[in-house]
Amino acid sequence: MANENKEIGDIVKKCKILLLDIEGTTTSISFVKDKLFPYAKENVKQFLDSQWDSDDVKKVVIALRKLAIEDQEKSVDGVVSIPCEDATKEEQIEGVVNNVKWQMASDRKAGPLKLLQGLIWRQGYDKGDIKGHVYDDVLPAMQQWRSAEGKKIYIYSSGSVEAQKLLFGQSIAGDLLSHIDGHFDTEVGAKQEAASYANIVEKVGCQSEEILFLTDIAKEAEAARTSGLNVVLVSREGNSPLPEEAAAAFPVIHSLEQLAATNKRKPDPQDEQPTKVPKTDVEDDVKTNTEVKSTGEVQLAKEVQEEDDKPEQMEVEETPTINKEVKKEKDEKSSEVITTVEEITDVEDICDTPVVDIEPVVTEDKPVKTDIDQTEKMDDEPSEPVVSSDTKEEPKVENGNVDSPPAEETLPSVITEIEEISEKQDLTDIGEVIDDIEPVIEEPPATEDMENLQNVGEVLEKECDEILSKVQNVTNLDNIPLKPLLNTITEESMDTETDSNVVDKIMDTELGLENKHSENVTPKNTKEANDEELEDKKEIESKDVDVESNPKVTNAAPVVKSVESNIETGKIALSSTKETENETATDVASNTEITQNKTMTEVSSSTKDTQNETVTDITSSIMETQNETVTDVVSITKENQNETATVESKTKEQEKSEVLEEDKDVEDKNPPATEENKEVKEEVIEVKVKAVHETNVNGKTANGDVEATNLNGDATKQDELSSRLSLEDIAKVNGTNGESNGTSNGTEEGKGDNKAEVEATDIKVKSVAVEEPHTDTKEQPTEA
Ligand SMILES: CSCCC(=O)C(=O)COP(=O)(O)O
Ligand SMILES: [Mg+2]
Repeated sequence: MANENKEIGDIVKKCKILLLDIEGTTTSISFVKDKLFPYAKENVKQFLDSQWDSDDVKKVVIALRKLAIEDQEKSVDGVVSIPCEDATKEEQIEGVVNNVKWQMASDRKAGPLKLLQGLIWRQGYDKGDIKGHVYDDVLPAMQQWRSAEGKKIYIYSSGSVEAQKLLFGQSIAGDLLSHIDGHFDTEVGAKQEAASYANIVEKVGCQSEEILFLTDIAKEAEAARTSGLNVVLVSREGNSPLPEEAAAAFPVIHSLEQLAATNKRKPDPQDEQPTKVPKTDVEDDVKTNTEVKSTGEVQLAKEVQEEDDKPEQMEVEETPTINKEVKKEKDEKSSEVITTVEEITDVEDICDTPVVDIEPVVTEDKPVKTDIDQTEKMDDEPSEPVVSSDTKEEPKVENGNVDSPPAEETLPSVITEIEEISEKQDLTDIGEVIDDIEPVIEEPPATEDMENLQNVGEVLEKECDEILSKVQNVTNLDNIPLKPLLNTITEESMDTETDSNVVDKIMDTELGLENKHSENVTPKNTKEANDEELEDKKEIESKDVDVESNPKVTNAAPVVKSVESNIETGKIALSSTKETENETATDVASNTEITQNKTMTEVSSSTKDTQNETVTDITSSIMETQNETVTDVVSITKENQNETATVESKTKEQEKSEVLEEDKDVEDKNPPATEENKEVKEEVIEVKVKAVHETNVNGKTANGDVEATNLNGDATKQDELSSRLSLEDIAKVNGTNGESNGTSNGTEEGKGDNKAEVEATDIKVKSVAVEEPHTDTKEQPTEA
């Protein structure tokens, strides 16, 4: 069997022309015997009666009469004569009908009989009473051979060319004439005569071995082989059994698919056209049956029709080779799909198959009909055109029982399903990942941080309290015996001055100088400033201040010494405070990663004690002005003390004389003090003027609001001075010198704090000194 198939394949491969028999090969024998022949017998008389005067009928009647005469001459058994032309029409028609029936009864293949049959069947086709039968494999084979393999297809049948064209032109598979290159009938000779095939070879214009003849009759096969043609016997269901000799001598097939499916090949350029286009009797018939078209027109019409009928997967013969390759590859894919589908034909298999494993199922909607069914259908449905299932219906792709687009369009759909499933799987994985992540993000870290912040705030608050207490000890005049000293001086002055207060005078002097210098904020050189200060000094001296009566004035130097000593103590305390502050800051920085501002804000908000903030700020300011502060405190303290002494020395001459006398007493008791007192007196005035000047300049420049605030309103001098000092403290909190100490949030609260004001008032000398510029002490020496 394998060798036979290989032999068939090799035969088909080398052949360029297919020569096809009809009855028993492309068409069932039953269709001919049970449909066509009976139709001819039943309609022959009616046809002759109606068409007696037609040329076709006249020619046929002449041919039949001639054949009958020959049969009589040959003494053929059972021969039926036909009356001559002199007989009546009815006599002649009766003779023709009886002769035809006699021939048909013996299944004669005589040409005149086949011509009349063809004329009669044409009526049946035209009326729709007949549909030509072809096996299902006919059209695909024709397509494959002709379009894919570039072969030519010819028909050689005992039936007339007209009958052939009727059958294929109006077949149950549609009009197949476009797939047929030509027709041969008994005009070229009897099918069982070798000469007939030689004629065909000549007519086709090719080599005999290039033709493959397919027939169901062994004698025809032998005749064709005799003429050198390749022959394959066709054994259809319903055919007469093949003789054993013939079956052994020739390859036998049961379907044309055996030739078409196993012999796909790329058309050879030499296959384009036969070397000679044969003009066959079929073409003559085509002219007759297609209303007189030239051979070229017929060929062109065939090509056009062929193009229209070509399935998409088929390539065109004239298509360039590269496109053919692509299409061929496409066809191979389709074949692969079909092959796969054939493996899954059981519905249960499909149902049991996972979705992702389901292959696209391609089925061809092929009608499965028996010859009897077809014959009956032709009888029952004579006029409805039958659409070829092979050409008009696309192969169906089925997924289970659902109709789907063709296989090539369905493949992506399957892939899409797989992708969707993959996406769902991905979502599941993502959900799992999320589940894994959620516990990680469930615990917000804010609570712990807030607790840490609170702890830090509490620690800072405690530390601030400690710093506060330390700073209070430092800045409190109760600890620095400056206030008692000043109070002592003031009280003693007030005791001696009934109409004037020494402190008020000092304030007046300071405010006066400040008012004056506030009008000129532009820094001046030292000489100019000194000149102006000297004028101020003169004005101060010109005032009628009765302080000389104060016996303590002459002892100002020892007092200053005492103040210096106490301030020195404060200096040490301040240094200690600075260290503490630095340590605190370090602790704060090390205990929390929160930014400094945030931390300080937390501390400030949690620490509602304004005093703490104020003192803290003051402490920071003290840190910034470390050396200058202490020095200036001493300087200004001395300054005020000495100014007091200076003012006191500028009393009435009478008092002055008394003072001089007292001075003498003092000199006698303590001569260096007198000398020192004189120097202090002069230097203190000078320094005081400078200090006040610089204070105003600095305050105006760095924080102009301070002076404006101080100079506005009707507050008493004491209040103004207190207010100024308080505001100066606040200014220090705000960073008078333009430096932020990080505690600005406590400024507003510090303004309204009486305790802070009282203390600021108490330390007014210190506060004033704090505002002293500390950038260049050389240019502004504080010699005191
Ligand atoms: C269309 S031809 C009808 C069948 C017919 O008349 C006939 O003789 C068939 O002979 P074949 O050579 O085709 O077997
Ligand atoms: Mg046959």
